[in-house]
Amino acid sequence: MATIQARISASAELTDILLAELGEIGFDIFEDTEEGFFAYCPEALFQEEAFQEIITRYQSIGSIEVEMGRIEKQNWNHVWESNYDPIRISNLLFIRASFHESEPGYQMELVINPKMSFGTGHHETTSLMVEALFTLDIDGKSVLDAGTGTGILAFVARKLGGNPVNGFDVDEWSVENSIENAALNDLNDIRFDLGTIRDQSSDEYDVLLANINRNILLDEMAEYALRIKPGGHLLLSGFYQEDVPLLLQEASDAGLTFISEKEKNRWTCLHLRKL
Ligand SMILES: C[S@@+](CC[C@H](N)C(=O)[O-])C[C@H]1O[C@@H](n2cnc3c(N)ncnc32)[C@H](O)[C@@H]1O
Repeated sequence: MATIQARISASAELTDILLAELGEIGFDIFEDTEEGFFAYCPEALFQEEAFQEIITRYQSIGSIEVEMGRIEKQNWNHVWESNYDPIRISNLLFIRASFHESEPGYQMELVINPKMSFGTGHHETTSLMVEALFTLDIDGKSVLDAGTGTGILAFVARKLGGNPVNGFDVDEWSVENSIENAALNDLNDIRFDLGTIRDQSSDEYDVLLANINRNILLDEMAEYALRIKPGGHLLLSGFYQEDVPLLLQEASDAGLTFISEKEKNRWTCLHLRKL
């Protein structure tokens, strides 16, 4: 599988809007350069129609130049290595690649070589999920990470004492990359599977994590609820604050109760429980 690369030139204002819109349809933004910004998305997840619709919508407001490309897997490692700085999520978590030095002063450190997958903590939704996870007492609790990306949330959960911890993703590279990252962090007892929530067993978990996107969360909410133990927790992200009422309605229909909400740059994280 290859990666779709979009190079986009637009005004600063339109760029901000496009970054957010493309993030919603699965693009992971890596580079902001003088020639415009580069956004990347695994080919298997590329929603061409949605992409074109976003570009056409904003071309009516201002000039947007788009150039599409495709990167083969073997070239990808060079792209991410040149664009990845360590990430700090408050004093909780320091995330680095294997070629960066450690840094003291954090409650936790992870080594993540993202390669093709989303989830280094750069994105607001990942850091919101990490912060929310730190507020839960998950020692000895079972955790399922839906849409695991690099495996980052599964690793945080395991390091906070979650056990067992399982993760899954529809992207085969993500599963491969999560297994590699687990080994880098000596967390080999986490199981990573390919597929969606519908492919998972009917086992119930104490904590379910899902940082995906609005449409998938709406579609899969009832399936998540089925796999959460009574009293268990659901942390959701990957959507904007204006999507919250719709998600809360779906969650309530699935028997889930709202606990709290946190927002960063419009991106939102919801904490729900099955009470
Ligand atoms: C926004 S990323 C989140 C990655 C990581 N969990 C994080 O918090 O940084 C969403 C991930 O969900 C995966 N994904 C998309 N649709 C999915 C689905 N229906 N079921 C499972 N994974 C899915 C994508 O491949 C991607 O790796």
